Amino acid sequence: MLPDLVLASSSQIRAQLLRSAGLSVTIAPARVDEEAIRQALEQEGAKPRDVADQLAEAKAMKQSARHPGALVLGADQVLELQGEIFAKPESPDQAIAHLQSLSGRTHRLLSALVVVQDGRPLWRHVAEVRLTMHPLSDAFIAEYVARNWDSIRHAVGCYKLEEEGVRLFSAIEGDYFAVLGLPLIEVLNWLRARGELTT
Ligand SMILES: Nc1nc2c(ncn2[C@H]2C[C@H](O)[C@@H](COP(=O)(O)OP(=O)(O)OP(=O)(O)O)O2)c(=O)[nH]1
Repeated sequence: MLPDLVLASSSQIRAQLLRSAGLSVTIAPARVDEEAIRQALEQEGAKPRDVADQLAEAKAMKQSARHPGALVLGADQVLELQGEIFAKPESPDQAIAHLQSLSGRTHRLLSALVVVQDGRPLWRHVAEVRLTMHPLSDAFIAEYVARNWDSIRHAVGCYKLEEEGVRLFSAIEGDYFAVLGLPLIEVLNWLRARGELTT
């Protein structure tokens, strides 16, 4: 019997990855004030990976209270460039500015997962991926954003690796699934180790 997972996320790709792996997933987005949590953590000097981990835990905790007994998966992805954390773009112009900053440089994506059951964190993982972007012309960036805005607006890095975004990169060091937003192999390994999954 596959476990009933509660995914405390509004991310379509996270639900898709888990369901494509054959898991039954209940979607329960956790509305936490990410900006307030992020700012408080950054003021305490938290590293980007701790910000991602704490946000993932906050989302899982919130939905765990509403789903007694369930395994609740919280996730968060943080983009870091030279110490600066980028949030998701709120407009095409902001996406253009983000990509101009990322162009020709290596940034990190930190994808955090936390599993909580009855208010108790059971497992956590933060995957780190280093992505090196080609130098992009302003003209290309403008055309790319115009073509892809409806899709990339939901992606923290203003790209989707499984779509045209893959063209932006000269090198990616780390796990493909972690770029999409969910370190899938690691969470499947954990579920298997718990006897929740058989192979
Ligand atoms: N399909 C796709 N999505 C991506 C890619 N890179 C990043 N993302 C998405 C995954 C997440 O949905 C989003 C990262 O933002 P967050 O971690 O804040 O999650 P989101 O706000 O989507 O949902 P949540 O806060 O969990 O309710 O960016 C990619 O290459 N492909």
